[in-house]
Amino acid sequence: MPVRALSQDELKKQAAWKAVEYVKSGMRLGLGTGSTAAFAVERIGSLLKDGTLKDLVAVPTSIRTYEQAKSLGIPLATLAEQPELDLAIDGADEVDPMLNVVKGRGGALLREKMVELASDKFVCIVDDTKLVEGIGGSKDAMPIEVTQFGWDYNLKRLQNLPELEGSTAKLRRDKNGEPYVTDNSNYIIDCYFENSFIKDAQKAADVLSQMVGVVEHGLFLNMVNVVIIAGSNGVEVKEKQDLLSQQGMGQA
Ligand SMILES: O=C[C@H](O)[C@H](O)[C@H](O)COP(=O)(O)O
Repeated sequence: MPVRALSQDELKKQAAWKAVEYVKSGMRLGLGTGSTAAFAVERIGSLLKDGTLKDLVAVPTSIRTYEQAKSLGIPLATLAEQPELDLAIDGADEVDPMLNVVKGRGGALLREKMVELASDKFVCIVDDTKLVEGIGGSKDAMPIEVTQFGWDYNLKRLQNLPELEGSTAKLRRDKNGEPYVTDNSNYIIDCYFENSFIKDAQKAADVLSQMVGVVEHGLFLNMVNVVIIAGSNGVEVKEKQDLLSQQGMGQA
């Protein structure tokens, strides 16, 4: 009998459920944002409800996730209340072979980066369409959150930045054509690498982090500990530590 191919949503759910196996009672969690992370939040909510998991507290990475988690009865806290988290689970837009990721196509990159940097372990969940040979490889957006003041000045600077050579910078707009506004009241400039990868992601990240008016960028480099990839051949778990050991580079 022919096997039905799983839909992208079913793959996202598989990755999310696998990640929730890392959640233990008593943990302090970071809850990601996006369609994949939503499956993990839903699963955590149902395991809390049936008593499999107990005593969790979670910091959400967006208003959307806050609302979803609240509706499921997941106890929530702010980063100030829970500055040290055990585990964060979140999706990604691109994953490169060294498990560096691009995030923020859902607009939540700033809060995601803050919460994930506060977590001992960051488990990233994707379907296999997110895998790229190099950052920028999907030809889709590498998001950069900028202040509303001077956004057009920064758009020009980003467009001409040597570290983003080969990309086109565009202001993100909502479905009404208005500038998209993040949960933090900022705008997003999306950089598209249409015919190339980013040359040196670390250098680009360093330069972007120093630009005044750039609030945060979607390059999450050396942050992920585990990537769970769901594809037509099943679910694969990749550990950053294993990749480093294979390269003789020791500790993450
Ligand atoms: O801002 C949004 C986040 O970075 C998401 O984690 C990312 O865009 C992946 O989202 P999705 O799981 O919907 O593809």
